Amino acid sequence: MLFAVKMDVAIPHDMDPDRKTETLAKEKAYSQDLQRGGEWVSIWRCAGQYSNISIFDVKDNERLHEILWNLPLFPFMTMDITPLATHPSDIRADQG
Ligand SMILES: O=C(O)CC1=CCC(=O)O1
Repeated sequence: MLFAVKMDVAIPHDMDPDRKTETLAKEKAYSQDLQRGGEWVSIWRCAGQYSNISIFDVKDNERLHEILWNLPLFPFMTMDITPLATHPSDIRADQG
């Protein structure tokens, strides 16, 4: 199942700098592990915003929830989640 997730990040300005550095490093490692595993298909920075749009390919809603809930930055994010369906004009969908 494919999902587009927009993550808006709002880290408190008074967060301890060492905690912030550690949390960002954990976030990167967590994301990159899931990218290598194929469930986190892509991640894009939204230009001019502390936000990303990511594509996930997961087996069900529970797995998506588990991934998002365990993001180190989860307490500092708001998310907008869109389930994706094949578009009838997608040239890749015509093949095969
Ligand atoms: O968009 C961000 O910076 C938050 C984030 C999610 C995964 C990651 O590595 O950073």
